[in-house]
Amino acid sequence: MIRIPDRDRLDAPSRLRRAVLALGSNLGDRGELLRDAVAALRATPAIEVRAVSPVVESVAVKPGGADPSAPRYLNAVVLVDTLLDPEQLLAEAHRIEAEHGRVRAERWGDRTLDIDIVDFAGVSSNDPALTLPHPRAAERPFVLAPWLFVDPDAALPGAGRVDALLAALGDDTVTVEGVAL
Ligand SMILES: Nc1ncnc2c1ncn2[C@@H]1O[C@H](COP(=O)(O)OP(=O)(O)OP(=O)(O)O)[C@@H](O)[C@H]1O
Ligand SMILES: Nc1nc2c(c(=O)[nH]1)N=C(CO)CN2
Repeated sequence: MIRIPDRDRLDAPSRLRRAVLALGSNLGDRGELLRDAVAALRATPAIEVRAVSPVVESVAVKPGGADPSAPRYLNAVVLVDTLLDPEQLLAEAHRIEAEHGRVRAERWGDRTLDIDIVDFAGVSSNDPALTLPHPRAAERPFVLAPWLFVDPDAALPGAGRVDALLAALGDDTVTVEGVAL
C-alpha cells in the first residue's frame, strides 16, 4: 500500500517528483551497461535525469556476505524528476533492465543491470512489490557513497542523513572509478 505524504496529494499526477535511483552491474561490459541505462532513462518520456553520480566499484555482497569470488560491481546513483507514479517508474526500471539482458534467478544473483528505487519523494510503502524507501539502502555503501556525490545534503527518509549513515557503516570498500556515464 502506497502512502503519499500530505504535501504530495493535491496535484500529484501533474507535477514532477524527485526519485533516487540506484544502478548496479556485475556482468558484461558493466560501464557500458550503466551508460546505456542512463541513456534509456533520459529517453523515457516523463523522466528528467537531473544528476548522475560518479561510478563506484565494490565487492559483490551476497546473502552470506561479501563474496570476493563473484564479479565485482559497478554502481551509480541517478537523480530524476518524474511525472510517473512510483509503480510506473518501477515498471520503466524493469523494462530497461530487461532490455539489457537482466535475468532474475537467485537472490542477489549476478546481473547485467539492476535499477532500484531508493527513494520516491518521501513516499512510504511496505508493499513487497515496491517498498519505499528501499529497505536495504541504509546499509549499502555502494548506494550511499555515490548518492552523497550528487547530493551532499541527501537524507534517506526514516533513516537520516546519508553522510551520517555512510560514516556509521565505517566502510571503505567502495572505490571511485574513472568511468563517465
Ligand atoms: N524500492 C524498490 N526498488 C526496486 N525494486 C523493488 C523495490 N521494492 C521492492 N522491489 C521489488 O523487488 C523485486 C526484486 O528486485 P530485484 O531482483 O532487483 O532485487 P535485488 O536487486 O536482487 O535485491 P534488493 O532488493 O536487495 O536490491 C522486484 O521485482 C520489485 O518488485
Ligand atoms: N557490491 C554490490 N553488491 C550487491 C549489489 C550491488 O549493487 N553492489 N546489489 C545487490 C542486490 O541488489 C546485492 N549485492
